[in-house]
Amino acid sequence: MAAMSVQEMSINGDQPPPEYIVKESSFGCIESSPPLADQIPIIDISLFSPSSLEYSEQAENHELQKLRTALSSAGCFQAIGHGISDSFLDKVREAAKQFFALPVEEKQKYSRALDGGSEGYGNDVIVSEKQVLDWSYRLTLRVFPQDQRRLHLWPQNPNDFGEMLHEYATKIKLMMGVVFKAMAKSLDLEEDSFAKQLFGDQSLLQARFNFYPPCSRSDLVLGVKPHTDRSGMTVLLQDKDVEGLQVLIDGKWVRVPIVPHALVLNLGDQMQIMSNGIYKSPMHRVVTNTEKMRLSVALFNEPDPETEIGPVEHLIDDETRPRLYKSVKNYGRINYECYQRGEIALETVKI
Ligand SMILES: O=C(O)CCC(=O)C(=O)O
Ligand SMILES: [Fe+2]
Repeated sequence: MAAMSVQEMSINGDQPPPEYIVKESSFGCIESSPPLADQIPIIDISLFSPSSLEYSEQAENHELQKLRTALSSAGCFQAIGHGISDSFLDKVREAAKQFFALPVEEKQKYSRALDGGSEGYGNDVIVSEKQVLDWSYRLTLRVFPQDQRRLHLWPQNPNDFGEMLHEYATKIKLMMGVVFKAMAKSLDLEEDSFAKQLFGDQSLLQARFNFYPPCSRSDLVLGVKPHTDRSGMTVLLQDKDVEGLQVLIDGKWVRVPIVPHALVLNLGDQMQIMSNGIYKSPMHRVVTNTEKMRLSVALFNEPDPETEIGPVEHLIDDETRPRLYKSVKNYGRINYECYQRGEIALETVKI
């Protein structure tokens, strides 16, 4: 008989099988309720656009300062003033919820296994026997460049899923453009210093819908194990009611609160490389809930695999801040290969 799915085990309230049980880790044990983060500020990104009503240079500088502090410590913040309406964000959550609620056979039509690539529906790719599995399901889809969409993996049900995803990703891309410029400004760089490599015409935008069924033993499993994102920048739409995301700050796990109207923005490894380590790609994980399911939608920006990225010249100083990272192409692949070998990708591109 085939192994039971997370969903079936979740419904039965079974004890999680051994392959899901998190052993002791160098990042500490699972506490469902560590303190709420007070290092993750709320930043009004409308203040980075001179066309906005509340814009003033003083307000912008104040917000840039907050941005710099947040990204050089926590590596993430809660973005408000992004201009995306609550009703639209609810629509995104609702479409994701409807998809994950479909019968298994229906979801299997979009299965990653059918396609052989990294896109589609499924749970962990099993690469080793020692691997601990995540208590979750995902649907991964590339949205940009538009001509790289694998439309046969895009859900037909709910029938406006594709339209929703296109619209949502278009809005998030605009937001990312604003933040890339602001990040450069916050470090006294030319506006396009990061965007040139990370956000060019051929840059990628990948969507990942995460679904975490409840687990009767949320003290033993993780929805997503500790990781850093391989992206340049990630924008995360959290569940409206159920917390779960935790970030490692100064060696301690803290809970990322649900802030109404906000999108969580965190940096990925490729921004840590380009900023020569000044800005951080935070280690994060997701815990499960004993009673409630949780949903999230992450959009990842990445350069196209042919674009070389490396620390921005102005952020290197032989005396005070020597170059920390090599220049690399296709960090996505490096990251995947390291994951298979159980290595930390960022460590392998250090000088
Ligand atoms: O579900 C979340 O809150 C975070 C998910 C995540 O870290 C990821 O998809 O990379
Ligand atoms: Fe992540």
